[in-house]
Amino acid sequence: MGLAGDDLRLGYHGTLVVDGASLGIEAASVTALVGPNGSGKSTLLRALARLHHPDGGRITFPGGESALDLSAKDFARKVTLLSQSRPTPNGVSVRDVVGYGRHPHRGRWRTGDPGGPRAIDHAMSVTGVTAMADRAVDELSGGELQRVWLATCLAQDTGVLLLDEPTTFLDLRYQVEILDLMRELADLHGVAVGVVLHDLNQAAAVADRIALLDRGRVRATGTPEEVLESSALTETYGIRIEVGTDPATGLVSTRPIGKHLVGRV
Ligand SMILES: Nc1ncnc2c1ncn2[C@@H]1O[C@H](COP(=O)(O)OP(=O)(O)OP(=O)(O)O)[C@@H](O)[C@H]1O
Repeated sequence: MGLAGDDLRLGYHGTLVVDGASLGIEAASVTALVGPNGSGKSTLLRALARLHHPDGGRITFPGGESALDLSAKDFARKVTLLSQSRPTPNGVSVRDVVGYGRHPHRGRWRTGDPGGPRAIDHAMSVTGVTAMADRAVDELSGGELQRVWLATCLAQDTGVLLLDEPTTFLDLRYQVEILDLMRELADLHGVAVGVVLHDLNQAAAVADRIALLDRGRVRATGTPEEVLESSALTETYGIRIEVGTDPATGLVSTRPIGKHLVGRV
């Protein structure tokens, strides 16, 4: 399983904000989308999740089947998106919200999903929300809620998992655990993970491939070493960004140089 957008043109009210973007989210692999605010990352991810209708281009599964031709339920069995904001339901328990993820697997009368309870328990366990299963979601902190929504996506058990800034609101432990989880899903379960990240060092650490967006276009795609290059990043973000190698991990590492650092580095 995987998903590819080809030559996508995406806009709002007749104004294009993504123009001719192509991006592949491959099976058993983590693809990170990075780029400045407003460069079109969320719009592109939402289009891949069929939440934003393209003005042009194609979205296909491997083999060429168009994602836009599937029924909503069939699509939801294959692709899920953890979006940046979702309305928080009032008075609904964590377990029930995670259960929403099973909707494409259920029959018309919420029946016929023998794997449901196990998938829900597993999703709650790996996101660390089991202890709050009976609490109402509107009582949770931002980070706890983020993990509940992630569990909902995991319970959906799709081959393509799209995540829009999943580490926002999370403390250091859960940021790292979500990165670990992405790698585990790709490496052990063959999931195609597409993730928007602002932290370039997190992207370098977790991703097999990175796509750098710049004003609605994919400026570069490739391995972290290929894409995280000082002059391209400096031009794209409009601030000096130095690139080196982390001596401890051997991973590519980036450092934006603000005025407060001039003279110190
Ligand atoms: N609902 C909307 N109506 C009109 N324009 C929008 C809407 N949502 C986004 N845009 C515009 O589309 C462009 C791309 O926005 P998008 O949210 O995809 O960028 P992004 O790269 O995800 O940004 P960020 O890093 O700030 O989340 C921006 O110029 C934004 O102002």
